[in-house]
Amino acid sequence: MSGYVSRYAPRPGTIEPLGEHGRTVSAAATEAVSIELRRIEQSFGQNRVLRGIDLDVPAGQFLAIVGKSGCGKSTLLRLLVGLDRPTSGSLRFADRSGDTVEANARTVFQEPRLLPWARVVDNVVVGLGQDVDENTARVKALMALDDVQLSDKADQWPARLSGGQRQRVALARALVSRPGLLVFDEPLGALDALTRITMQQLVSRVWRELGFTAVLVTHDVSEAVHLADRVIVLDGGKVALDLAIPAHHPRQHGDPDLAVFERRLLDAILGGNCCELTVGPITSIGS
Ligand SMILES: Nc1ncnc2c1ncn2[C@@H]1O[C@H](COP(=O)(O)OP(=O)(O)OP(=O)(O)O)[C@@H](O)[C@H]1O
Repeated sequence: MSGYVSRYAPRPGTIEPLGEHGRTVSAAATEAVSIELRRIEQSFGQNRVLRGIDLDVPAGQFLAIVGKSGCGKSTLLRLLVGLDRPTSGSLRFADRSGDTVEANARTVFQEPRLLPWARVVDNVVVGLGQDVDENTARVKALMALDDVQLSDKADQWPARLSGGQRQRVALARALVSRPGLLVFDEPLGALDALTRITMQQLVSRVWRELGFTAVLVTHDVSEAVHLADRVIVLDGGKVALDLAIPAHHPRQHGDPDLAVFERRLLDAILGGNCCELTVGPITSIGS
């Protein structure tokens, strides 16, 4: 690894301002995917889980999906990454590379799902698929490990890592192919509170730097508000609330302005018959 220079060291000319909520995207940015869902229905037998979802996710947005257990968050996520097809309705993905969503989307799950018999760097190489020569694959994997500040563990075995470090390897494996869409399915749910905060900061930073479109499913409204540009609440198979979070990045835990959004989301999730509630995006804190 000698001679390997961190991409976080300032290099003139490689960072250009995006000018939105404090986000900057590096020259190594991904081809972010935009998503359009129209009248999406998903049923399992008699169980109508999604009931006419309309949703536009612009390229580069960080969208969080929250809602009660069983409201269909993971079902929607599986549709977004092409793992399932809807019962009816249409999904459209667009990026400049012209790749299919299956080729250009990666998922980070709650369990890191690492191969115990492969060293850390080789676990990251797995994220590249088959068509990359060995040297290039290793260089890319080391870059992805640098993204998650784990270059020094490249030759370590997964069993020797902490839970948070394993989840960082899983994130590096997802980032290594520079996906245009990165989907997080409760990725931090198994971590202790402090490691979780560190991981949130990391996820926020790689999203701001690499520019991919992100979709996060979480039970934690504080996490959603800390990371996302926009949070939707699912209830009764519909989008019960669609809330913009127009706060600057990076965001601080304990910020009272963010607490306003958290309260609004909790009201929508816990406040009874919220599938009938339709609230447009708000544009300023406290409105
Ligand atoms: N493959 C499947 N076959 C049958 N039913 C399914 C399938 N996948 C999901 N469901 C049902 O769809 C509903 C929504 O499940 P889903 O996992 O999307 O909810 P969720 O909001 O992600 O829940 P949680 O927060 O508990 O993870 C549940 O009633 C579940 O039993």
